[in-house]
Amino acid sequence: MKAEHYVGGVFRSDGPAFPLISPADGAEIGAVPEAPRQVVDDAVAAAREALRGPWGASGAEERAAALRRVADGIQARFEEFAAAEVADTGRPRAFAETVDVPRAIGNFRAYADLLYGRPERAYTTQVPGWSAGGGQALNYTVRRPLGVVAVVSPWNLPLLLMTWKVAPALAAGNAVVVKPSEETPSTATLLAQVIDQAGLPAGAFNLVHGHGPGAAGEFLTGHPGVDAIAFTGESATGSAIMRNAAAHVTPVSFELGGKNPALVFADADLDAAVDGTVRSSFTHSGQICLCTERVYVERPVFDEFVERLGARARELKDYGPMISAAHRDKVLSYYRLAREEGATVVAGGGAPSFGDGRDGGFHVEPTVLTGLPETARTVREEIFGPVCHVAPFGTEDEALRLANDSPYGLASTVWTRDLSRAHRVAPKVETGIVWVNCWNLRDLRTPFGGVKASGIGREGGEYSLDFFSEPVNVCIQI
Ligand SMILES: NC(=O)c1ccc[n+]([C@@H]2O[C@H](COP(=O)([O-])OP(=O)(O)OC[C@H]3O[C@@H](n4cnc5c(N)ncnc54)[C@H](O)[C@@H]3O)[C@@H](O)[C@H]2O)c1
Ligand SMILES: N/C(=C\C=C\C=O)C(=O)O
Repeated sequence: MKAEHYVGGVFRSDGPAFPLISPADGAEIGAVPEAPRQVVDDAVAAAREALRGPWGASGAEERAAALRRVADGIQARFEEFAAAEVADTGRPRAFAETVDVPRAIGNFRAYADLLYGRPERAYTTQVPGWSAGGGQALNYTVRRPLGVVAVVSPWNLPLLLMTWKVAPALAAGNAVVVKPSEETPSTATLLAQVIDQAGLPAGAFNLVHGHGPGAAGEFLTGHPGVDAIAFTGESATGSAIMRNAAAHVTPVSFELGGKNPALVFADADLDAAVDGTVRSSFTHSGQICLCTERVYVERPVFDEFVERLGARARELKDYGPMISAAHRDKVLSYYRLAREEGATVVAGGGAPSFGDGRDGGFHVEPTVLTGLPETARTVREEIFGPVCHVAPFGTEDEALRLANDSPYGLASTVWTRDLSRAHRVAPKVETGIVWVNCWNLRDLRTPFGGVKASGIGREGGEYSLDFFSEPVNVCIQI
């Protein structure tokens, strides 16, 4: 797969190439151009030019039709997108076919639908003027696109998360410059091809490849011509981007890291809670920001839960690799740290030996830990791998205190059959999303995002359109 930049409607490969490595077996599978600053400057300029041309003059209906053409284009090349995502990430094919590509199509369709019939203006009724001058006025509010939006996306759900920002940004009438992760450039390049084929005006969508610090990511997020930044990635990177963008007071929408808790009450359907926690801890080998890394179980069912979760972790066979050797080494360092901090390893705790080509890849074992204090680094720091720590609790209040004692606050799960408890506990969990007796069940119109170090702002439905546009009040003296 040859990754290319896409700037002002032109595919180009400026910049030194760096190798693209397969996480599945460590083989070199492609080359990626490292965009020099000039390419980023050209992309921002092309986006600005698009806003001065037909894209900036487009209406909601026209943009909705354009988004639908993009969705149709991805659908038409479904297998290519799935294969490219599998190649870049090593994930099981089924995940790409049931999550990544369908959600990318869904992201574009969701925002096209949201635009349909959406009032271009919101009106207030005639009110007596409250200003000192008094008088009658008609007020109405219009929404204006922010302008040039920088989208910087991560490697864990490359296509899903990039399109989760691109679709609403374009829907709101912005022009975008995307910088995908250096680890996963392929589906971004395919998306540029689809958008090119869909006939969006040159410069509406631009793509630059490269690294972050001191490279394309930093050039883009510190660019004076960028009007807003939509970023998904590590909390530390969010801080760096915020510092970089501060000089221009650039508004940001941040989807950052997490250390997501699960609360399993004794009255829960334990089969469902075990199944749900296997999914929430080990899907995509724990490389989803919503994954559970802390599990708190009410004491009467703690031993049974730990035993059953450990057994299920040991049974997992066709799990995918970490995205890179560096990330594999990071996760294994936390497995060593857990032992040093006194953990009991119920399952996993190392790297598997398959006896085949996968041994050249970056796999780690699905791991279940217990016995650590809440102060342990293993319990406080995001690992972003197939690992969770399980601890007991006595009362509901203790469960909430444990769940909320974290610098993060992205997502959580609560397992209980008690309806009153579900409605009492869920709003008190300090995360942006609380799933009750389920995990990662998504309605794209709901507010998605984290609190504390897990993010700034919400995306999803109107929340995204609100971030990607400015409300303007027009007040007409009557
Ligand atoms: N909250 C969410 O919705 C969500 C979703 C997915 C991943 N994540 C988080 O993302 C992390 C994993 O993804 P990752 O390793 O790609 O994150 P990362 O922060 O290392 O990189 C994300 C993107 O930012 C770029 N980047 C890195 N440093 C930069 C800088 N200084 N300036 C500008 N750009 C820079 C990278 O090139 C990449 O494109 C985990 O912490 C995970 O929790 C959060
Ligand atoms: N933003 C979303 C998922 C994020 C997953 C994090 O890895 C989504 O489902 O819309």
